[in-house]
Amino acid sequence: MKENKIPFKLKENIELTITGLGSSGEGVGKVSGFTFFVPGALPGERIQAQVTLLKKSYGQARLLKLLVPSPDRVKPPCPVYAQCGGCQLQHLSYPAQLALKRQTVVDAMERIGHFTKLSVQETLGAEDPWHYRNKMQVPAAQGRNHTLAIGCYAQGTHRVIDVKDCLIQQQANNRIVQVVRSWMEKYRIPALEEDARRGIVRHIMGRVGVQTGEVMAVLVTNEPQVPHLKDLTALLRQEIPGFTTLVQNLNTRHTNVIMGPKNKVIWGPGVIHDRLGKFTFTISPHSFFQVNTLQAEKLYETALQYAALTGKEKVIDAYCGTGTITLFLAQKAKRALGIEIVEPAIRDARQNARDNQVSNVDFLCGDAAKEMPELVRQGSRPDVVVLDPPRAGCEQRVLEAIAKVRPQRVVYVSCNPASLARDAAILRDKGFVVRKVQPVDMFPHTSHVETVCLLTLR
Ligand SMILES: C[S@@+](CC[C@H](N)C(=O)[O-])C[C@H]1O[C@@H](n2cnc3c(N)ncnc32)[C@H](O)[C@@H]1O
Repeated sequence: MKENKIPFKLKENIELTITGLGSSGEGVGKVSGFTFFVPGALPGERIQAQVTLLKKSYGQARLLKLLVPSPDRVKPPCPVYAQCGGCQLQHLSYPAQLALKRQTVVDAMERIGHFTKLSVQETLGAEDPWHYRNKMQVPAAQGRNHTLAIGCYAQGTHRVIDVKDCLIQQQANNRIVQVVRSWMEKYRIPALEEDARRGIVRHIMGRVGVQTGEVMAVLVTNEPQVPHLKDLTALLRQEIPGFTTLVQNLNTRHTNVIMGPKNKVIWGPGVIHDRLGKFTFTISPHSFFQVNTLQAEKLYETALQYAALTGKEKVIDAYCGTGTITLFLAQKAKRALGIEIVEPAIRDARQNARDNQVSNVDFLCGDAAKEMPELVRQGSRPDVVVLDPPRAGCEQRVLEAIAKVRPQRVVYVSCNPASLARDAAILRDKGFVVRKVQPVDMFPHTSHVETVCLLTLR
């Protein structure tokens, strides 16, 4: 048998040039044809690294020394950047992040979809790439020496480290953590001791209506009885402009799922509102809502523009979530149908349509892979299909159904360039042409990129 020998040893020092970034923002480069992933290294850099992991076809290495640093390298402003792992690109300047995200899309379309000479637009970036997240969920833990830590898990562990000011959270969310922390210290309210399953506060959650200024705090607790909640309400109201509501969520299970099923409203209406375009959405502790309100508007506006609706079209919005894109489409379509597999999301979608007095929409709860072929079988002939699937992309049956009905336009909204490239290539083989590709930066300082792609019939 031929031996497949890896020409490196663990702990060996290597020297390499980084040529790209991996899906988690780590630098990628080759030594003698063998691929290494190096966290913290940037494209264009010449580095020294130590081998930490060896697999058959790739390895991992720890950055030891920058021999030639990238001109786009910056000092990450967050003091816990290296431990937290929530951001992956803070060490790259924002303009370079945008260029890199565009290149990620270009590379995937070329490598996986075999698209050449595609014109991919510049990434639509955020005006302010900091303090954008409208939703926060942070763990609280009581350490062995009874010190309180609230912030994030140290990468790859269940140890909570303190984060005083998260640079990508809305400031109101950071203020919630500060207020809850001082309340816990003042009244000696214990956080969870994970091993002993003792304590009260497990997680602190914050949600902000970016366009309305409304703020919600949710205390996820391990016990139903929590003392001094009146004082906490008073403190939150005093310290946080726009503070709207405090909710307690009970989660007594030994699980990684953050919230339990039950909410108890401590003060206020138990919900907040935010706006996308001209629509207002009600957000409860459990509701799904895009975490970057301002960039979500850009994403949806791009999808709407690509749909090029005139008022006569029938539109299907597959994978519609709580129906936000469906409502955007309904503004300019004759009728829009949203399809979504999660029942509570469909309930929210129907409520969102009622609240916004949109009557030309319908919602169907089901698996797009079953519902799309069934709709085709029943004679449905949409003029435009919008797809916004999870990271894995569309099931083959969805793409086949689209090929059968031959809509004039397919607008594909994707959070994963690799599955977009694969699915766009399948649609190309079924007679569609990729016309436009627009990356949108929904999550600055992370390695994620969202893309809107327009395909039309050949
Ligand atoms: C990327 S999200 C898009 C949500 C929505 N378009 C938005 O912008 O808020 C993908 C959605 O697809 C839903 N989903 C996942 N698999 C599905 C399936 N097989 N059929 C229908 N919906 C599905 C998920 O529950 C989720 O709401």
